[in-house]
Amino acid sequence: MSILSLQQVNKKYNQAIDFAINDVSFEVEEGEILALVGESGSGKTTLLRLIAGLEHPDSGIISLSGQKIVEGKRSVPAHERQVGMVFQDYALFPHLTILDNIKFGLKGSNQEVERVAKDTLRLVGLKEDYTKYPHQLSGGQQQRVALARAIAPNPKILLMDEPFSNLDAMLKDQIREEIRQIIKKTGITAIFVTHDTKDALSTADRIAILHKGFLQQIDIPKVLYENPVNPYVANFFGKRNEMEAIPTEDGYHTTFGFISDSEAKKHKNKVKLLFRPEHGEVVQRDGQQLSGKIVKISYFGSHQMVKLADDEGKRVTIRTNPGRSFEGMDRAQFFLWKYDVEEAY
Ligand SMILES: Nc1ncnc2c1ncn2[C@@H]1O[C@H](COP(=O)(O)OP(=O)(O)OP(=O)(O)O)[C@@H](O)[C@H]1O
Repeated sequence: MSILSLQQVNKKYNQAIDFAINDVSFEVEEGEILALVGESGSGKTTLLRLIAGLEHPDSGIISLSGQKIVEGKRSVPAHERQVGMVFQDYALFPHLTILDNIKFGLKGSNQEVERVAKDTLRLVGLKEDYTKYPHQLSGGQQQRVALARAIAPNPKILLMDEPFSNLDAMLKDQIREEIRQIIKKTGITAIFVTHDTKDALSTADRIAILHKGFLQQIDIPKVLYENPVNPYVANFFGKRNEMEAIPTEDGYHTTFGFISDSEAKKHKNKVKLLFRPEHGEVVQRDGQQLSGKIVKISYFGSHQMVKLADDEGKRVTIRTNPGRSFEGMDRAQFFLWKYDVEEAY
């Protein structure tokens, strides 16, 4: 069941020429984690603030749990929306203990407030730290306090602005997974903003990608990565190789060799073959249809990137396993098991 719905939402800031949000519509299912991604200025934060009630749209409808919280000029004030918010800098009260930070926004008897605050801190794995102050905690622990403070009042939806951007790269993978597990354990619906595709691909159930305030695509990570609806989405999730190709009856002639493909005859003019480094495979047998001069091999521990050039010096990069040796080799053969064909070239 959908818990949040946006219908044709538009937002233009005073004095701005362009709309920050253009006709954006989507729904979020109950219990889902949605990532909002896009380059700087694409409208991610604005969208989050519109849902939170910190900004008002020029037009459109926003519904939360079946209630219209925004429609035309009417809107439910932010503090009545039952939305939990985690800010990029965590915004913890420095002079309050961890427990008091959580208790701050809770209503009820003292006993009840104490119980809910302690339960929530236990849920995020901070039960020994009740009496500490924020500055006595690591960045990852402070983030868990911020998360606990946002979820303790049992909001309908949790909104997080760049939750992983202040974390040490070494800890990021672990903390991302911890946060995901906490959110899943509570069953709360969450939306987080990030500019890091790795955050989105690894943490979200679905990803919405914005460009100049327009929603480009919203889908599960695998579909966005493997079947992007346009070049903008495709390139946002990592570099794609481009190979010029001339279609024939039974395949494509490229400057790296011939690729058999019965679909090629559908195209009349020159095309571009687009593929990610992991959609190719370097092989050491002779007789492969594609080959290139080895220009560079970069070792990354978990994999290697092999840069190959054609006779004109045009390059493609293929990902290969870390154990493969290229010693004494001048050229390498490869094949592509997946590529997109782009016309009008
Ligand atoms: N308070 C404001 N007043 C005027 N224009 C604004 C305001 N806030 C944002 N904008 C503009 O609206 C557009 C969208 O900004 P927004 O901050 O939502 O993007 P973003 O994707 O979150 O960017 P970033 O990743 O840099 O935070 C930008 O063109 C920005 O300059």
